[in-house]
Amino acid sequence: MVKQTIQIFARVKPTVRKQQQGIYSIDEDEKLTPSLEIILPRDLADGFVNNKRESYKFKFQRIFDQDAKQEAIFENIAKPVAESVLAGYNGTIFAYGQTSSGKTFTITGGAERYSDRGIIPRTLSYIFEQLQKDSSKIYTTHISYLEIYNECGYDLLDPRHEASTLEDLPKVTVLEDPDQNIHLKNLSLHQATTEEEALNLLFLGDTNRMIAETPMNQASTRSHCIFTIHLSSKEPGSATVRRAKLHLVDLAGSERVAKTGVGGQLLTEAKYINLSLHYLEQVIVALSEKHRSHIPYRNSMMTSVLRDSLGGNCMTTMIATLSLEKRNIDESISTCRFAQRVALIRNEAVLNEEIDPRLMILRLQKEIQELKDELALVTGEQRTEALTEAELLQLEKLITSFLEDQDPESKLEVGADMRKIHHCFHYLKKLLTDKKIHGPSRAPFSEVKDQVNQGPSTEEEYKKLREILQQRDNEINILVNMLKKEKKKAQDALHSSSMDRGEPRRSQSSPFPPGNPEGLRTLPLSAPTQAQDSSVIQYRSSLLHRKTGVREEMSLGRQEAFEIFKRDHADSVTIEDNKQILKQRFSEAKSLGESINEARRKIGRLKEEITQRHVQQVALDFHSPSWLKIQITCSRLSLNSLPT
Ligand SMILES: Nc1ncnc2c1ncn2[C@@H]1O[C@H](COP(=O)(O)OP(=O)(O)OP(=O)(O)O)[C@@H](O)[C@H]1O
Repeated sequence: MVKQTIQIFARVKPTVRKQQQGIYSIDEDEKLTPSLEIILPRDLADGFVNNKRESYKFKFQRIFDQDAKQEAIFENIAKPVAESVLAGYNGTIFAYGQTSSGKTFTITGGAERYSDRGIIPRTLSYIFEQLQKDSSKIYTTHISYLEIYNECGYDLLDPRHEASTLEDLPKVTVLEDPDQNIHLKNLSLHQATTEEEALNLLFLGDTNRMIAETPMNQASTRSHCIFTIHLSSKEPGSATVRRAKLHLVDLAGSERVAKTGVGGQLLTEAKYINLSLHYLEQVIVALSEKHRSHIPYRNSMMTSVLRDSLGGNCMTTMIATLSLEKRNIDESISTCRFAQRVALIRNEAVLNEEIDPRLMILRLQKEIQELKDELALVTGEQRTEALTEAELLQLEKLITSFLEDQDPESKLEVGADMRKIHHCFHYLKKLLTDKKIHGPSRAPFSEVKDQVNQGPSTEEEYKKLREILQQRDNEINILVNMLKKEKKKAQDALHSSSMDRGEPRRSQSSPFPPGNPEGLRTLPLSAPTQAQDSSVIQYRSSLLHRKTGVREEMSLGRQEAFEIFKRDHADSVTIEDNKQILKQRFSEAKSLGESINEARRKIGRLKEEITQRHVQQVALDFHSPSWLKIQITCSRLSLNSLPT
């Protein structure tokens, strides 16, 4: 919410005669709140002793003197309001001043030069430029144009009517709902998607306004005109819509009836105009007074329409247009006084957000469906109709994206529909079966399924290994027990025989050789040596240790058992035979190697001999005939080709 008093600005219309300039001065020194001083020229008709005040000072947010350009007016007054409208707040800019003080020139602009464009076309230009720049929201713009003449509203944008008089235009009436919101019946809203379309609407409205002028009605002078830009914005996918309105108001001339000096129809008009401006003043006085509970908005159509702009949800700005000529001094002072009162009014602008009804309906429909599904689940009610193709496809997409999601916390949300839940399970099962048949590369989420498959297979492997280990341990224990019995028997036999001889004796038949109290030699071992056996045992032990991850040391009892195991193994005879064959082959290979070495040595000796002969031959070369050289060369070549 933005709390702000109505901002007031003054604009002085260029005067025709230069000498008129001396009747006012602008004090820009007071930077924050510049002041306009209106000096009353001394009237000799009042006599030399004159108690009348000679000057009046009024403070404004800013004062634009005669040379102020339209662009400066837009930049300083209208642009900030347009920005707040783009942000979602309501805005109003109204021009107040006597006839011909420059209200229409300021709000709509002059027709002669492009640079004379007023606040309305410049604001439209600015708004559409901003909308184009901002792609984060979806904007919709509508335009309405209302004229209030003699307390009657007319729709200036109705395309069905070719207006020749104001009465030809559709009449707009004010309706108020129980929440005191104002609705304008018969006021058409026209969508404008571009600046050009909006400007065309402005042109249509202004043309209707001119055509509808009665000979008595000097158009803008006696009517109030409200050009409104309705802007709604929404973020894509969001149900929240922001709506804001910008009223650009060109009020009727504020001169007093007494001064107009008119009668007949013009007097009636003047009374209406004065009445509506009088009511506007009443509203403003009421609003500027603290603790006033009743604000007389309903007294006139104009105050009803601008209800929100005055003391309500709106950022409001007033431009006091002044024609500071001597004959207009009183009117100018009156305009400035009015502005000072307006400056006291505090508005509270809020963001106008509402939920898009269409999206709201869709959201509620979805919620109803979800609740129905939940209810069916809780009451056990079965839904029998099959899921549609589209539903199945959507479910499968959901499952795939769920499986591919790296986030372990992600959830598969399918609602409370049992049919969907069942389908999810079936689909997952199918994916897992496919993976088992075709391997991991076939599935799009192989990683996930790998994890699923890896766990149990490792577990199984461990279990099997443990079982084998347990089995082996049992076998070993049995064998060790058997061995112990054998040992005991042998010891007993030894003991009894030594007892017979009367001396201790180590016999060839003794099952236990020295250095081996466990009596391993007594076993008919088929392995070549004990050293080789123990290395095999160590290797196997380390293999087992590596496979199972269980720390295990091979005890002596286990070594014994291992020897027995080797001996009794079905393949032990074959292994032994193979060993013999290998031994035989080894000795053959050894003797072959020796004969090869002998041949090499012979070749070496022959080579040495040849080299010696070669040297001798070189010495004879000087005296030998050429046929001998050829012969020697031939013999060299044949020698070189001998194997080394
Ligand atoms: N700042 C300005 N610079 C140049 N010309 C101006 C300026 N203000 C007003 N005028 C001219 O003065 C004349 C009267 O101005 P305008 O019609 O805007 O007054 P008004 O206050 O709207 O009068 P009415 O109450 O009759 O509607 C027009 O011809 C307009 O072009």
